[in-house]
This record gives sequence, structure tokens and C-alpha cells, in this order.
Amino acid sequence: MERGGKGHGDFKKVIRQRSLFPIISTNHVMVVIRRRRCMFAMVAIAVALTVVSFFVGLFVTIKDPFFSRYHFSLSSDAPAEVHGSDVKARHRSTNRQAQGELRTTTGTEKSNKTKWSDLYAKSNNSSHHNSVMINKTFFDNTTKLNNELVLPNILLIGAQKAGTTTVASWLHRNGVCAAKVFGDEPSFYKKETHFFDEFYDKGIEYYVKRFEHCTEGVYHKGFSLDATPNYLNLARRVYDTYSKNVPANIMGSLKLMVILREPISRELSWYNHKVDFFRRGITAGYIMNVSHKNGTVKSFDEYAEMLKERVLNSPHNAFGFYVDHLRTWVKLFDRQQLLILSYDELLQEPSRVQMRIERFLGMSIKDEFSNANKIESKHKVKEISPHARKVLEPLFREKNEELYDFIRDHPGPPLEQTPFPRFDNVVVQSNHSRH
Ligand SMILES: Nc1ncnc2c1ncn2[C@@H]1O[C@H](COP(=O)(O)OS(=O)(=O)O)[C@@H](OP(=O)(O)O)[C@H]1O
Repeated sequence: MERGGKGHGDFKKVIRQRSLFPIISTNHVMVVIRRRRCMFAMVAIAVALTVVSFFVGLFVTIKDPFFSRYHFSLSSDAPAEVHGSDVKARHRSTNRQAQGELRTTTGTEKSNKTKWSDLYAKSNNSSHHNSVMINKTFFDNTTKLNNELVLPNILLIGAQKAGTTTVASWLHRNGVCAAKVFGDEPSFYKKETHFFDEFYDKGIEYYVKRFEHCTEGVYHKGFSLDATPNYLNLARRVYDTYSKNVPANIMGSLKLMVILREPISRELSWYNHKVDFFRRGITAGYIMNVSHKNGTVKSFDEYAEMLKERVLNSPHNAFGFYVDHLRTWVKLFDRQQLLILSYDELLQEPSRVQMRIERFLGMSIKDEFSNANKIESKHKVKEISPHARKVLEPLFREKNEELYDFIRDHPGPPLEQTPFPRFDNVVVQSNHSRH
């Protein structure tokens, strides 16, 4: 049926007729059209590829200075473990990202499955000693820090009175960069910056000032150390500061170390420290609780009674409740970043502690520990009385048990002592009689 105008059949016919004239057939036209479509598609793909490669190129150019400036530490290639927290899961994914970047950069690194033992074996190879990064990264362009941020990449977080001065000075003597001491500040700032406990409010610039010289190249290990033992209960602040200011892959190579000492003996050592300072006329607030109101010095028995009250009133501040603090660290940081050391081993077999630290950091040190920060005073209390023990043992017993379980259930780097020695199996008193 015709509806006015030409029907569909007529239209085809016209095309066919027109196509016959002068040279090309309809089939030819269709083929040409198809080829053109093909060509358009190919041109479109080519344009798209060009655009994509342009942006990839731009991205790599922007990132390139970053790659060339940083040496990635072995630990950024380490498998991350997650113990169920969101933060840790995020950390793991960023670690994977770092591994991806590392492979892109060098094309030679191993996959996620690289074993820690392999990494340690690699780190024994001298060519790897220098490949440990300095935590140095681009900072917010609006800061006045030359667009660089330098934070220490080893934190010795405690415990107070557990031989931290000995370990820190050994590392400093052997090429690990120490914090800068300004003007007439006391020299202990070289070891302990107290940023996270005392000067946190001063902001990151304050911390950076202490370590910015550590990029000068004279520190052949590429390591810088803050050994403030008061950080033990400040994991959250450390995590917040590093995670805000340092790329996740570099943050993953932060090395954390802690030395644990039997808590009652640690308290005795801290008591002796404070009494010594008090007798020398130093009256900082934290020292005053070793004295009575009339200015006489408390005995350790009296001090133990007071300590018990304080710990029960504010358990989260008790340094001797190691397990509580370690739980937080391990929630926020990868367990493989944290090396737990034993004071008793430091006392009895220092060379083994040295070996653990060397392997954990990936460096080799010929020098040995010397015995630092030992108080020599005729007033020093050397033995824990039965009374003080009776007061303090019940306070720490349960937490000690939790600690052993925790360390067993959360295995650390392979170089860590396993099993961790129970405090009640080892000599409880300090090194007084041994050195
Ligand atoms: N090599 C070695 N082996 C065993 N014990 C050692 C060693 N070096 C230091 N010490 C003892 O550790 C105590 C001081 O620890 P810290 O340096 O961490 O103290 S501080 O928190 O920095 O004030 C202090 O303990 P006490 O003597 O019991 O008070 C030091 O004597």
C-alpha cells in the first residue's frame, strides 16, 4: 500500500540505481562505510590512548622526584599482619600499595609473599645497609619547612629504667642520628626529645627541628632515633602524628622497639633515680613523690604503698602494665614493626640483644653495649624487701600473665626472643649485684 511519496522498496531501488552510476556498486559503498566506521573507531581509540598516556606521563613526572628522593626501607616490602582492627586493615592495604610502587620503581622487588627471614638475609648484605630510608617527605607546601619533613625512623618507646640509655648511646655511637640539642638545653634531649609527652602542643615543627640535620648524609645508616621511654603509653599520639604527615608506605617502615623489665625491679630503679635527683636538689614535680612533706625521703616500702594507690587510681598511666600499652601499639602499628626486648637478656646476654637489634634494623655493628645510666650512690636501694614485694606483686601479677599470653598470641619479628622469658623465672633484682 502506498501512503504518498515513495515506498521503502522504491527508496532502495533509487539507491541501487544511483549506486550503479558512475563506477561504484552499493556493496562497495557499504564496505567503504563499514571501513570508515572502523577507522573512526580506531582513531577514537588512538586519541583515547594518547590522552591516557599523557596523563600517566604527567603523573609519573610528578611522582618521579619522590621516587628518586627516597630509599624505601626493607620493611615497606614486608607482609603486613592484621589483628582485626580497621586501622590495621587500612595499614595493610597501604602497605600493598607501597609494594606496588616499589615494584614500579625498581622492577626487581619481591612480591608480598617475601619472607621476613629473606629480608633479614638480604639486609645482611652490605649493599642493603644503605638502602634504609630516612623519613623525609614532601610536606604541605604552605609550611616553612623547605617542603620537607624529617621525623625519626626509630622510636625506642620504653620502658623507663630498662636500659634504654645504654641501647640509645650504642646506636648513636654507631651512626644512628641523634636529636639536636639547642643552646643550654640538657644533653639528655639528644636521647629523649619528649615530643609526644611534654611538647606535643608545640606541634610537628618542633619535632622536625630536632631531626632535620639527620638528612645531611653523614649518618650512613640512614636512621634517626628518638629514645624517649615515656612514649610507652602514647601510641595514639605517635600514630596520629606519623599517619597525618608521612605517606603510609614510609610510615610502614618506622621501627619501634621496647625493652621490658620485671615491673617491680623497674619501679625500684625509678625510685632510686628520683631519690638521687631529689638529694641533689632537683625538685621537678615527678620527683617529689619520693619525699614526705617534711622533706625526708620515703623508704621504698613507703613508696610501694603510695605506688599501689596511684596505680589502682589511674591504671592507664601505669608504665608497668606493659600489656595494656602494647595492645594499643599493636592495634595501630603492624606487629612486625615492633621489636620487644627483654631487660634480663640485656643484663645476662647483651650480645644477643645487640644481634636482635642489628637484624631488626638491618645494620651491622661491631661495637658493644656499655653500661649507661647506672646510679652509683650510697643511698641506692638494692634489694626489694619482703614487704614491698608483698604490696607490689599482686598489683602486677595478672598483667604479667596477660603480657606473656599477648606476646605468644601476637608473634613479632622473627628476631624477637621466643618464648619471651617470664619475669618470675629470671633474676628479679636489677644489675646492682652484677656490675
Ligand atoms: N648493659 C646493661 N645491662 C643491664 N642493665 C643496664 C645496662 N645499662 C644500663 N642498665 C640499667 O638500666 C637502668 C637505666 O635504664 P634507662 O637508661 O632506661 O633509664 S631511663 O629511663 O632512661 O632513666 C639502670 O638500672 P638500675 O641500676 O637498676 O637503676 C641501669 O643500671
